[in-house]
Amino acid sequence: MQSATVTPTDHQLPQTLEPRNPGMALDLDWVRRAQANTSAIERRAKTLPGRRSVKKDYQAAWMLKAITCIDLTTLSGDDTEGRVRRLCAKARQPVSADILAKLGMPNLTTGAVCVYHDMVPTAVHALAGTGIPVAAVSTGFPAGLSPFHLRVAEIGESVTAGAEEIDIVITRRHVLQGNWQALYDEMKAFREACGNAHVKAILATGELGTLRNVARASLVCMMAGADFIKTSTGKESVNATLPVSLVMIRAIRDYYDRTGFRVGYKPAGGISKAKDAVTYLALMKDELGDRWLQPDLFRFGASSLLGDLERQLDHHVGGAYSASYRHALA
Ligand SMILES: O=C[C@H](O)COP(=O)(O)O
Repeated sequence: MQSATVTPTDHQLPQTLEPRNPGMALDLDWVRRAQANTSAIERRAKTLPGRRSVKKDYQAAWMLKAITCIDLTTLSGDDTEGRVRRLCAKARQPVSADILAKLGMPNLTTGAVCVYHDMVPTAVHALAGTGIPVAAVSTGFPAGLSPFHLRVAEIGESVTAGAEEIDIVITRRHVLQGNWQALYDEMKAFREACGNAHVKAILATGELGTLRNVARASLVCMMAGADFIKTSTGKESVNATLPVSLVMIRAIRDYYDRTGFRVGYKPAGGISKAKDAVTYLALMKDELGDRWLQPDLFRFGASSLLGDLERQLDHHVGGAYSASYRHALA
């Protein structure tokens, strides 16, 4: 595999490189035409892990690239201000100065820090002046079943508290019942409530039943103005998978071909190994091209991936694996 195009300037956060997806009218014909050939998708997904061998010289570049694309996440009922501050310190300096010096690299940061609404002020304060955005999970995360007006209000409160990115959860029922108009209206209202904050639509794909539903829900959310589509909350029993990713990435490609607007992709939940991160990056590069390897169009939603990436980088520069506890996050 070739090197990902990693240069020090890539580590800046190009949050505004791309014109925002304005959305479009709901095109039900297009939605109903969207299919997913499950056996072909699963066959292709099986060829991905392991097939790609990244040359040793490029391994560090791919891992650093992955780090710049992480939404460093803590979404636990027992989150505290202290834990969020430690997470933010890690987002500011995700890799030790020693490892970076050995790689001849300047400091880099993660793509964002992702927290519950309640922790937004703490994260905003801890990241002040860094340019690292705070992402808030709003809209009654993770089930998204609180009263609609409260979900919309929660978005407004997160934005007022300083969140620049909002991860909303869709109503799975709309998808399972094929009520595309309801999904479109909901997503459009969420997008409007976000104002200038970017909105990531969490589909909770593990609860959508079929890959065809995933393809259709992806399209509807993009038509309603989603800036990103995201697989999972991390709380479903099945979270990010390669088959689901293929379907969503291809929906993003179709949407781009038709409208000219690039929508971002965020696989989330259960991605904790460096080698899996590289597989996802390779998939983006293969299916969408290098432009989608930048943090304004690609993120990992992950709470523990950074630890393994740092450990692998440590091994890359030092030749030996360090204990996992040395790279614990919070
Ligand atoms: O959106 C991010 C996910 O909740 C993180 O899931 P994870 O804890 O399995 O990495």
